[in-house]
Amino acid sequence: MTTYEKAPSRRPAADEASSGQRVADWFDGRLGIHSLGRKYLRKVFPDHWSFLLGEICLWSFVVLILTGVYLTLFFHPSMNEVTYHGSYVPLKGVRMSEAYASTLDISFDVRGGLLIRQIHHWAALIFIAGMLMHMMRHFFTGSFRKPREINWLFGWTLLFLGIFEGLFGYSLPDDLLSGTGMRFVDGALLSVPIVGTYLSFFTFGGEFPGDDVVARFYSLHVLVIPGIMAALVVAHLILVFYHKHTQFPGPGKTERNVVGAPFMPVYMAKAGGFFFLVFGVITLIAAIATINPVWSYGPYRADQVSTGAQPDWYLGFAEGLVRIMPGWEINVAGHTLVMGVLIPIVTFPLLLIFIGVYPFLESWVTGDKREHHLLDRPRNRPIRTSIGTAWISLYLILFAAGGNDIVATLFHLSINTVTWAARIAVLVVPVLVFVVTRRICLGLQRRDRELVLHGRETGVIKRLPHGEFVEVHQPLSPAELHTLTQHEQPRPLDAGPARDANGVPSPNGSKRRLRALLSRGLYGTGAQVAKPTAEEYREAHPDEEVEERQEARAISEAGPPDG
Ligand code: HEM
Ligand code: HEM
Repeated sequence: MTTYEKAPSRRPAADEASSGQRVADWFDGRLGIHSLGRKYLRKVFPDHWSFLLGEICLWSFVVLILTGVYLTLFFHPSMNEVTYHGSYVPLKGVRMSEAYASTLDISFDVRGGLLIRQIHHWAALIFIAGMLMHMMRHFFTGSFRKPREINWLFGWTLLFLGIFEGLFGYSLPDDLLSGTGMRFVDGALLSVPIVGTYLSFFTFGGEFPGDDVVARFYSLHVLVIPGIMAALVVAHLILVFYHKHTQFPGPGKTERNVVGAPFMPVYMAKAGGFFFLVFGVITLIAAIATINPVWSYGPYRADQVSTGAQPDWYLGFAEGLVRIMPGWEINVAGHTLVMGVLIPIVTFPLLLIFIGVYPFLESWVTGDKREHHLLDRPRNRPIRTSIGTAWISLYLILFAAGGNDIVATLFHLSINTVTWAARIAVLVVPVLVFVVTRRICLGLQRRDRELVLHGRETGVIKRLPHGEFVEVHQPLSPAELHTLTQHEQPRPLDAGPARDANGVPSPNGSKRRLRALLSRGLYGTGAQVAKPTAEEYREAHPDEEVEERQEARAISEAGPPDG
């Protein structure tokens, strides 16, 4: 027979423990929460305002789920035709789909329904704006470098799915805006060579618009996509924990430590408070600003010409691509290829894919395989920063082009003028933005160099004994000096010899040459301003050296200070 000896316990006996402790013990014995909590709840999180962008994404996602679940209680995802008898008088007696009628009911007859609909829609807009800003903040500071590439891809997939989740969402009410959006989807599918018609029939269950699409988009919208997104958010956050958070450079911060406050209680309290702030602000906006007034557009009729219906902002750039594209068509073996739509719908994902794969492109070009936990200051990586701003400018121009009719009406211009201006701007503005950003970054680097070498200008003018006027410069503190000079300045990669000692061409020669060329673009001459060396600093501060020596002598004579 096996006997077990009870290990002496420092905890109070079961009957002495409080009921809360007994519950905690019960769970700990089954889930090991105590040890998990001990390990992770004290994890240190650095403090910076930009880390809140990730939380805006997180909390607006939670708001979307909460409000979305409420909407499912009243929304009927059906395209069966019914006659409206609700309380919105102008549409009484109008035949419409059940989906549209139930959206009207949510808006006018369900208690709190309109507010929840508005919160859901505003949260969607803010969620995707938050993701875009969060992504660009990580882009500009290079936090996507090893070991966070996979987390970047998780995040990117969230953005990609979020855009489609929004599209499916505003397709559900089956009003004129929904129908116009779905017509767009149908046109995009039809333009795909060879299989386009099949894709359209498959999606809509027959000829557009059919009777099935709302129910299909509904399953995707409330089940499939949120399910995948929720799993990705969890994986994303687990990886943030696992990798530890990156931090901005500064005194005491290294690639090996994290300086900040512990997750519990400081960060947890902040994050909890921030949830209510995000929820509160979204609710306030939803309570005062109308969004998607489905009743004013009316139900969708496939034969109806669209009114000024616009897609939600995050799809504006896809719309813009289609609107500025000339209506080219070519005929191949008796089949018409609608290039006017095909090119934009290929460009749309490519624009997103470019930013998604950028970390891998950069790591290939730089050949940098090291881990990075300290963030870059955007000015110190001028080319990356310029690529980011050029990408944003392209996105914004396409967004404006997506509303070319509105811009034309607003400014009393011809729509052709606006379209042509957008066509030219799409090619010219990103290049200009790239060049200007690069110059600004280099200018800021030069300013940092000046600051380190000569200190801050004080505006105090001094007259020297021999009559010369000089401005007094205030030297930077050691902490500031560290922050401005801690960054690495990598050298461009070398392509290596084109042939080996025996005259045999080196393998992958053209690939290596391309890499060396891009690497020179990133880090070569003109791509960064050399940061001051220690010698330059000493040369610029001869007095400091004398002072330091005097101080050292004083210390050695007087002995080290106490403590
Ligand atoms: C990332 C997440 C989500 C986004 C971006 C999103 C976006 C949207 C948008 C823009 C609409 C149109 C709202 C309107 O009528 O003006 C919508 C409708 C709807 N959403 Fe979501 N949603 C998300 C998640 C969810 C979830 C998780 C659910 C349910 C569990 C849900 C349920 C619904 C329902 C039932 C409607 C139709 C009702 C209506 O339009 O009033 N959504 N969604
Ligand atoms: C539902 C959407 C998302 C949520 C809820 C979310 C949430 C978060 C949170 C809370 C953090 C830690 C705090 C911070 O650095 O801001 C974080 C970090 C991160 N996120 Fe996201 N994020 C989302 C989307 C994205 C997107 C679209 C990208 C980029 C394509 C991205 C890339 C990253 C990266 C690389 C980190 C790690 C940075 C580090 O450790 O410094 N995330 N995310």
